[in-house]
Amino acid sequence: MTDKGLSPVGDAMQQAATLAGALPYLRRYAGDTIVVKYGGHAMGNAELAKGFGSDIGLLKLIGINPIVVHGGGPQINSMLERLQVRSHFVDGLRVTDESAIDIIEMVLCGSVNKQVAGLINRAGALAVGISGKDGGLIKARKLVRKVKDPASGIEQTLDLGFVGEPDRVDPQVLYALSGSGLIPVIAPIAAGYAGETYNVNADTIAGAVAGAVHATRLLMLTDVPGVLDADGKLIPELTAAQARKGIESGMISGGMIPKVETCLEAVRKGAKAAVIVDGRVPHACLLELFTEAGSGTMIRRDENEDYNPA
Ligand SMILES: Nc1ncnc2c1ncn2[C@@H]1O[C@H](COP(=O)(O)OP(=O)(O)O)[C@@H](O)[C@H]1O
Ligand SMILES: CC(=O)N[C@@H](CCC(=O)OP(=O)(O)O)C(=O)O
Repeated sequence: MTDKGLSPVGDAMQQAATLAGALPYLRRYAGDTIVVKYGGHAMGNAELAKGFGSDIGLLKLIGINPIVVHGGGPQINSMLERLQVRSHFVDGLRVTDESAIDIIEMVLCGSVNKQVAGLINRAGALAVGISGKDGGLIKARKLVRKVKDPASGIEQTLDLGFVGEPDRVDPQVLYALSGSGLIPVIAPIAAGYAGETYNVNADTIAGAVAGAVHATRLLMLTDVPGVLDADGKLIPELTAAQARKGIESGMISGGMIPKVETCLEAVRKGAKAAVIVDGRVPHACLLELFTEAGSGTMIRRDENEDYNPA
């Protein structure tokens, strides 16, 4: 008996049935590009991380072009704490001063980028770690965040320091890597036009990349089942209008704001759909792509929404 209570033959039959069931989906995605955002929280568990690496390797093996964008918020937090540099967040974005930006680049492009590429390489695929600075991939500009004072209703502009947003994405380097059998793994750091370095939210980079390559899917792996409503229940599908309302009402807050905003932007720019998925579920990417039971919250373009390809 196996740990699922099946005999070895029953177990093998179940595996064969699973493979056969995936066939229509394999056909559907063959040759497509899938962008996967791998959040810093989702990296915490070694077993899940190993499964993530092999899932990404498997996608490449079956003829899909995965592009990975990773985060690293918790890893940055612990390095900043060790070095006694304080930081805080506004609407899910880390206010980044001059003393923090070098440390953040070191953590994201150094240890985290190599760790994520390593997970995929260990699974037998070939991943290449880069950042938005490499191969002219992303040019960023300083992010201007406007917030409304709840008491007075007056809008203020907040200075978040070296926090950027993608201004131009040139996907040539991604096509070159993907076309050579390699899997790009992107750290969320980009250069500005004057050569300055920007810390960009990884969700935002993932959305910009997914839009630029017209990805079939943007999968955002995180540490919750998807977007939850005010009663904590999963919302399986969200239109652009509902998402905006959720942010305005405060139902969607903190780190979920850039995630949802990113999904909206990605589908507006050219991605076919974006899904926020629970990265704590083993093989979350495969479940989402290859089964009817796809989980999480899907965000599609509204029929009457502007379609504005990059
Ligand atoms: N409506 C909501 N549904 C689900 N999560 C939400 C919602 N509003 C805020 N959140 C928060 O957003 C977090 C996910 O964002 P974040 O911590 O930035 O994840 P990641 O590191 O994966 O990018 C959740 O852990 C949760 O605390
Ligand atoms: C501007 C900004 O907030 N940048 C993020 C970049 C890393 C990130 O986005 O990591 P997660 O996906 O794990 O949250 C930060 O400094 O934490």
